[in-house]
Amino acid sequence: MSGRPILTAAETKAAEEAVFARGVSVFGLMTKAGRAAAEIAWDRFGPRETLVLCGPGNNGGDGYVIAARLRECGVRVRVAASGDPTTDAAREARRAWGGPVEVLDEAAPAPLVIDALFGTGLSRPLKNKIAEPASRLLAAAAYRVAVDLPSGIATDDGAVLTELPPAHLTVALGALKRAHRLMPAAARCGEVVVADIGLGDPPRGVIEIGRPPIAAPGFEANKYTRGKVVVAAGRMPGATMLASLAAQRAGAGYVELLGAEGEGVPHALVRRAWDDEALADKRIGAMVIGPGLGTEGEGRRRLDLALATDHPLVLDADALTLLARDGLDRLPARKALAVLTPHGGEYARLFPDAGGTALDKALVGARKTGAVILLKGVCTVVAHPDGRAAIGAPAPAWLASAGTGDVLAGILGTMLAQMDDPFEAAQAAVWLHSEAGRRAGPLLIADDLVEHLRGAVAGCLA
Ligand SMILES: NC(=O)C1=CN([C@@H]2O[C@H](COP(=O)(O)OP(=O)(O)OC[C@H]3O[C@@H](n4cnc5c(N)ncnc54)[C@H](OP(=O)(O)O)[C@@H]3O)[C@@H](O)[C@H]2O)[C@@H](O)CC1
Ligand SMILES: [K+]
Repeated sequence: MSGRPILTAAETKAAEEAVFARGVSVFGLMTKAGRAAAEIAWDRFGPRETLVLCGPGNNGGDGYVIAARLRECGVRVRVAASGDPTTDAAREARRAWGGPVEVLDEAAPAPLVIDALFGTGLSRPLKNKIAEPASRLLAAAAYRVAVDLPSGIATDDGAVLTELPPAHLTVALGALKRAHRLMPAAARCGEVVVADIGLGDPPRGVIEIGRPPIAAPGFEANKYTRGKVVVAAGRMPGATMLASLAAQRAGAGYVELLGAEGEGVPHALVRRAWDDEALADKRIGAMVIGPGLGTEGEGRRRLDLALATDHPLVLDADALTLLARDGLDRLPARKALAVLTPHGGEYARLFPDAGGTALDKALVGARKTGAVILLKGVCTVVAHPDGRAAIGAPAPAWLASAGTGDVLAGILGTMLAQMDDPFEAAQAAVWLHSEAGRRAGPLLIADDLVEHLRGAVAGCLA
């Protein structure tokens, strides 16, 4: 699985330096970036009257290139600048534009506004003399396109230093930056499209969660080779049922709901009364424990039994509450890695001292526990104790409803049972869950996700 890299400002600069070392000039790269951004904006919004807001640095330089390219395309385009360019490349871009440049706070609005005020070089909040006219012009636009990043946003931690009207489209130049995938900035970017400017092969320390390659079963497959997943039942049958159904529809060959009595639909789900011995089955590929488990007596005992096995574990919901209460020290000693799937509140109870971005938090949690952390959020983060991390694109907001976490836990159980690397398995689960949500659409409930998993998985078959 290889998602797109998500860079810091310093990593971006290093990647650009590597391009310059090959003989490309700053203005050459800026020209490529600006033209690519103009063409993406043109494709999306067509020949609308356009106002380009240009800042003093190379982001502003991109803006002049964009204006010139849109003019070539026959668009009625104006430029307004916060001041004179301060870099050689931006000065060259302004000369190449050659048209009038309005003063920012005197500029009239336009239906399409392109924000090329500040990109990765923003170092502090904007002063009012820039923020006020920028805000007025952006708010009056029907469509807002941000060049590289919406201005006012800190590249590396996704902080909003100055709040401006959010972009509808952000053209990320060369590669995604952290702010495109970290909240609160991610919610200000709108759709994010990466323009290829030939950045080469930037570092892949943090990647975006991409579509997982999933293989159809081979001729030799049997139900166990496709993964046996055990879901621990507890006090809330609905939650464990959702996790079990999701594990089935994600492709596990055998799903056992351990601790559930009786018969029911689907008949393919194996229900079995709780039996401690059942956990000794070597064919178990993964165990899901926590959804609907309960946080007292028997729930705690079942968690203790699960932690004492060598099975890959999904630890979710009530299991996380119990771990927060009883301590995390048993996790690093386990032979197989576990995956913990906290949402923000559960994370805070597990790691009350941790701060920073969701990425920082997931990495700290993974290091402290020796487990993979899947930190749920708008952009879910997956981190491995060895320092690898991946961030999901924003998931459909309709997923914010009861039971969707249980479905994720079930999908993850199957991915863990089928894949060798729990880091890859966690990413696959996040992607499939989000894709099922996208397919289910508005007003989804958790049960709908189960129905849409087949389509989501089918879309990943090689
Ligand atoms: N590097 C390359 O070759 C390529 C880069 N590309 C593009 O360049 C962008 C990065 O360019 P950049 O480094 O020039 O930074 P940028 O975002 O334009 O801002 C820096 C300027 O803003 C100023 N400034 C900062 N904060 C401020 C504030 N609050 N209020 C007022 N001023 C403030 C700061 O001044 P100073 O902090 O020194 O006072 C400086 O003058 C990148 O996002 C991409 O779009 C592409 O063209 C491809 C080639
Ligand atoms: K910008």
